Amino acid sequence: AVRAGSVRGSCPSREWSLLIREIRTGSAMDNSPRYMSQEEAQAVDEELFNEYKFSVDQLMELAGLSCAVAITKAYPVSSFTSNFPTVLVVCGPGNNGGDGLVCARHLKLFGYLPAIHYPKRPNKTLFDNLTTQCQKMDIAFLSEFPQEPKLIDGAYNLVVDAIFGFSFKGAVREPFGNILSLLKRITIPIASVDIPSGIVNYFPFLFNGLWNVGHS
Ligand SMILES: NC(=O)C1=CN([C@@H]2O[C@H](COP(=O)(O)OP(=O)(O)OC[C@H]3O[C@@H](n4cnc5c(N)ncnc54)[C@H](O)[C@@H]3O)[C@@H](O)[C@H]2O)[C@H](O)CC1
Repeated sequence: AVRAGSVRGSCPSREWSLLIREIRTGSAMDNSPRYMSQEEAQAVDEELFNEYKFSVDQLMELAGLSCAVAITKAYPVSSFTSNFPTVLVVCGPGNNGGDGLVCARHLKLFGYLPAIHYPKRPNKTLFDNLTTQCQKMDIAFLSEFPQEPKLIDGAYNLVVDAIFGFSFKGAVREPFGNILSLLKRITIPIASVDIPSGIVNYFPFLFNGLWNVGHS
């Protein structure tokens, strides 16, 4: 269930203990989706790292695999009208982008034909390794982002948006402003990793529509 009461202004630690209580009592365990605030997601992240001693690699692998599995359910290859199950995976500069790289790798294993656009790559071993793994699986990296929505609609069946997750803030900077503007105008579906890129926290899109802030 969505707790609209936690949108803004409430104490994060109180939000967090309410979330834990919901999980422990099972009240968050029905089949309906549950949306977290930015603070809740970051608190879960910190607890997984600090208390439960997960590494970022472990969590990223699980996140990317889960997204790929979700895509097989929501957008099975058999649902595509094209003969080639092409998917464009757009990866951002942080961990959300890393989830996208993992997702692309698993999509390839599940029979899709992913291509990746990864314009801002962090200088870190984790992301270098994830990139190498995709390259070794013959996943193409696009050096340029298609500059017409119809080019994306014509070449792909689905876009995976792994651009920004819960650390997005402020006005969107290039090259992502241009990319988000183009993605707003495509007609093929977009599957977003974690949250639709460009929203400031997890709640506005529930009420105001996707990408209501950050870019026009
Ligand atoms: N919680 C978990 O269990 C896990 C979550 N994962 C995923 O990681 C992201 C959060 O990762 P983080 O690196 O903290 O942030 P982002 O990916 O959202 O982006 C940070 C990146 O973006 C740049 N940036 C921020 N705002 C802007 C802007 N306005 N314009 C341009 N660029 C911007 C910033 O400089 C950074 O470079 C979470 O959502 C999950 O998807 C992990 O996989 C681990 C497990």
